[in-house]
Amino acid sequence: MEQYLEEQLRCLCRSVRAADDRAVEAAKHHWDGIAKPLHGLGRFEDLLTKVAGIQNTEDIRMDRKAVVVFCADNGVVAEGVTQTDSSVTAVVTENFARGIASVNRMASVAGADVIPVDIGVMGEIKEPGVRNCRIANGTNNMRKEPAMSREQALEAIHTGIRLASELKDTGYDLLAVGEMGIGNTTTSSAVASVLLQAPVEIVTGRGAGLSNAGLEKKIEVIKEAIALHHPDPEDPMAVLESVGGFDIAGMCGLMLGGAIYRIPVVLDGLISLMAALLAQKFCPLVTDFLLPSHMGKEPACGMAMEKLGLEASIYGNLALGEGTGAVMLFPLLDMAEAVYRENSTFEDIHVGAYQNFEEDAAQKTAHTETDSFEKEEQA
Ligand SMILES: O=C(O)c1ccc[n+]([C@@H]2O[C@H](COP(=O)([O-])O)[C@@H](O)[C@H]2O)c1
Ligand SMILES: Cc1cc2nc[nH]c2cc1C
Repeated sequence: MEQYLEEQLRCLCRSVRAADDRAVEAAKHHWDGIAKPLHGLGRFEDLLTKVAGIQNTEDIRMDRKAVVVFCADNGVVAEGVTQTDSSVTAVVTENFARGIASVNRMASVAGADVIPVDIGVMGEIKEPGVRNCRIANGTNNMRKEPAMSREQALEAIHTGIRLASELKDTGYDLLAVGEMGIGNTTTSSAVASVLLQAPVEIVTGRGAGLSNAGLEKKIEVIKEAIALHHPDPEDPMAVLESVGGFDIAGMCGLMLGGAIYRIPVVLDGLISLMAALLAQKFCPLVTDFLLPSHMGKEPACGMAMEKLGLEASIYGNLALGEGTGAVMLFPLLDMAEAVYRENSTFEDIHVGAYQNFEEDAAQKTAHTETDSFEKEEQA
């Protein structure tokens, strides 16, 4: 079974095709014809152009949106790395289905659906609105043993891939990823330390809230887990199995599914960035299908964003999870789309189009950087 799932994953990853260059060029051309300063909407123009490349058309569609919230528990919570205990995961998971969690409030403003998925919660879930895709009742304690088996990791990834396929077929144009899981900033910081090859102290933050002593304990536990398993940073399966979580694996799958079935996936905070780094190891083209939203408060977010070659548009010091930061991007995308679709063009208002001097600007920036580097060298 394990070998079959692994081979199937490899096959699916190989089927991914790059963004459509023709649609990208057509979208850029369309932006440049709109009556406004060239590239005046900055990164928001780039995001919509990226959507064109994913959807293979400059006639982009972002009407139906959903945030898929992967909920799971983490065995490492037994080590005292969090302020609340694991029972909170089940409570908040049920609240997603009841429509009363933070992400529900925000999604309702943005006109998006919330799809809660139990991919490995420990407690009982009674709400029928939660999708039951549970792999196990939480992971093992990574400080003592691998967080999950290889087969479980593969099952969780395939769950995410299948969800992307199903949601694309249902008619969604845009997906966001979210998560809920007490302890998942501990697993994510461990993944960050391994994949970014950075010291645990540098990549570890306070998660949902920790004292100085709590943070020290969290750092120690992560160090011990990494020392126990020594996962190869080039082997995403090994990293997931040893120090990952079912939520991270499911999110990684949804991102891979976005690339396979060509549906854009909006990233959220730390946990989603770790899933994206893993997805990039499985399939380097995946980043063409990911839309960054915000730069989270956790210290590893900036490093991960850089490694992914992505740039955030929202700098809000967010650390809520649930997909809230991703959902925050939705109305901004809608505003950019209104300009893209409905604004008058230079031709409509009988004004000559602006010439594009971006190459000049890029050259100038490069020169200035070289000049200041030379000055520094001389000093
Ligand atoms: O998305 C983030 O960057 C983020 C940063 C800090 C906390 N969280 C949320 O808080 C929970 C994890 O925090 P902790 O301290 O239990 O590891 C989890 O449910 C996440 O959704 C999320
Ligand atoms: C109440 C609560 C809601 C959350 N949402 C994401 N992480 C969370 C952690 C807590 C404790």
